[in-house]
Amino acid sequence: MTQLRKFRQQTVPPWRRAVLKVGSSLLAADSGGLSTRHALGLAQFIASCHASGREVVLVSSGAVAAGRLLMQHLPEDASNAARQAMAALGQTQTVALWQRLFDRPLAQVLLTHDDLRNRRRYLNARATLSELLALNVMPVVNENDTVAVDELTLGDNDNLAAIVAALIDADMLLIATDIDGLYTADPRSNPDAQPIDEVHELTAEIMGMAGAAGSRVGTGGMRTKLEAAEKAAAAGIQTILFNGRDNEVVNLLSRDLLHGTLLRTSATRMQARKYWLLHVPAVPGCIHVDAGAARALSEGGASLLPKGVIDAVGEFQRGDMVEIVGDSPDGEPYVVARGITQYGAAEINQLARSHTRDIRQKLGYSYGESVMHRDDMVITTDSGVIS
Ligand SMILES: Nc1ncnc2c1ncn2[C@@H]1O[C@H](COP(=O)(O)OP(=O)(O)O)[C@@H](O)[C@H]1O
Ligand SMILES: N[C@@H](CCC(=O)OP(=O)(O)O)C(=O)O
Repeated sequence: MTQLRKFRQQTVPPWRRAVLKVGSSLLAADSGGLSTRHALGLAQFIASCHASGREVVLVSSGAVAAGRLLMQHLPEDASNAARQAMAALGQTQTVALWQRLFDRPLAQVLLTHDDLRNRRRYLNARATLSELLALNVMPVVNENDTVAVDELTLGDNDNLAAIVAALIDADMLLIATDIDGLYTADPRSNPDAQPIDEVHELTAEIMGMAGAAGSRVGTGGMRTKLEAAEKAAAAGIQTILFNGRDNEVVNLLSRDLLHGTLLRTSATRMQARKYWLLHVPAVPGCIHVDAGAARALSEGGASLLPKGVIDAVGEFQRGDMVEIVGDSPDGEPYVVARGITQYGAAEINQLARSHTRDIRQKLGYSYGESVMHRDDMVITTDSGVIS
């Protein structure tokens, strides 16, 4: 490839929790097999973020590429099952490679897009990931390639990374790849391609600049990276595309200096989440609460605890969008708030009026101490949303 035009240096907007997506092109050479060559710098970057109090969840590809080396006899046009077998084989290598580069424990998390479309599993994955972060363990996420095959390709970790970023309430999506950032066209086939330092809106024109993967091991190319940035932006998360093969770029990123593409978002994470909570349709049924709970939610910024619940009406499930209803002083029901419930209607009726500490004993399990967490809720008033 001819010498490409450089990206200018810019300052990274502040962030506190990020997903770092590392593509196969950084972990494996075209011939397959894993190498720590580029992973080392990225691991040092994560360690320096961690040392400055910022959290990073890693979404790492590389399983198929690693497996391919171990099963060299497999042809390029191997069947899906053979590629899935390669991924299963290679996944252990990928996690082992990362573990060698960290002095704190890592946890392997395998997810599918289907898992994250299912409300209950979405909540379960979120609870597990936040528990891992609280335990100071770094999750290493990959698609569960054993079960996820979309048409003829294995999964797409760029989009998965964006969904994980929204799931864990991240405020930054960092995509490390084998090219300096977004260009006006794929520079591998267009020597005149110009670097794009900053994107304010992912217009059709920008989306049209993205081409397919440039290497044999990469899968989605720039297209899936821009799709991921679009998903992240809708959730109020900014995205950075940078070259994970360039040690200097990675070092500078540790100092919040970027040579790459910054894709901004106009909404904050909280605004995007509240907007979503306000507009997703609620299922029929509601959680009926007493006056004390209604006050604690609307005035005190509290989560809804079982103690303040009178009963659940309808047949909703954990993960459904439901309304919380109180009784006005003249006995008229009114909607206090709406949000994602941690427990289904039948469970809430078992827990109504109970103390939080009795949840496990009453149900035999616990999804957490609140029936609805504050972050999953919007308070409604006559004039609209207030928090
Ligand atoms: N407009 C573009 N700007 C930059 N790179 C592009 C563009 N269109 C396509 N690409 C290709 O996308 C590749 C990165 O994607 P991919 O190979 O899937 O990597 P990864 O394994 O990191 O996901 C680049 O090497 C480049 O050839
Ligand atoms: N889950 C697959 C990778 C899927 C993928 O999106 O790859 P890449 O385009 O290199 O990020 C694997 O680990 O090989």
